[in-house]
Amino acid sequence: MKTEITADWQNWIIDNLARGCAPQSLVEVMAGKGFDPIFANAIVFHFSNGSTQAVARVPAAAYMAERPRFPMEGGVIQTHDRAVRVSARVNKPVVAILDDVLSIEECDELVHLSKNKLKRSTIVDPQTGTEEVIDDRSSYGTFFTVNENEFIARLDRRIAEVMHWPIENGEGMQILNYKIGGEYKPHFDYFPVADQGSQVHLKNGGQRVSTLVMYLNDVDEGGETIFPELGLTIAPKKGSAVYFEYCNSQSQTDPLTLHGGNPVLKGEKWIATKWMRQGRFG
Ligand SMILES: O=C(O)CCC(=O)C(=O)O
Ligand SMILES: [Fe+2]
Repeated sequence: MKTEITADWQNWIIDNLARGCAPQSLVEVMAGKGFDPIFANAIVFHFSNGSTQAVARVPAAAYMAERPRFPMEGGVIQTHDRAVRVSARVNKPVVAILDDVLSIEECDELVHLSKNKLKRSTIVDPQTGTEEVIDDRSSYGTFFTVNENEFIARLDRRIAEVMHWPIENGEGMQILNYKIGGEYKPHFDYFPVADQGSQVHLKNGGQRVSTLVMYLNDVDEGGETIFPELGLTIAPKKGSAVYFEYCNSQSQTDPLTLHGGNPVLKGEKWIATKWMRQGRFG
């Protein structure tokens, strides 16, 4: 039984107490996660004890960058059916802007295939792990299962080659459509381990390790992808994409990959997102 606590767990306690959760309920969750109940009780009450002041969050262990999965030199990634061009890179965290990932026709086909099956997008509730509609993510979406048909299979294969990660580790490609005002507030794509709701997602394929956001149209105004910690802004360009990675071999996740989608000001925005997992997904 665990009698030591990581920074992530300390922050989980602090955040949940601040949210008004009963200390006893936190102790029960921790006991269920293998903590010694007496230890859990002591630590939770240590943070809750009469203090009305906000408790400072603890800095989590620094992310240890490892050798990137993505090639950090060369201007072209030759996939089985298409040459993808690398137009810009950031080293830490690894971010790459890519051109010609999809042809104009492929972008149009993805939009066409998705149009009739769009649903309001959801996010994972950090406590329960269930999918919830929230205002932070005002977009409409749908997805294709991996290798759903010949067209999708060809793209899935190409995307895996670009991301330098096995096709079996990918989640099904997700399509999002933002209308005017639609945005995705800054977030992490990985599942924070200290969130209750992450556990159910981590069971299938493990942590997310990397993301490819592909732009399916040119947005008239707004809709940029932003990385607030990096001061990086990427304007959508039809057929182009942004790649980034954020999980190392120790399952540490990199908070510098905080990112979001700016509100669409004019026109609409269509993207296809591929998330890769540590292991086989599905
Ligand atoms: O809309 C964007 O530019 C970002 C999308 C995104 O962050 C995601 O799909 O996870
Ligand atoms: Fe994201």
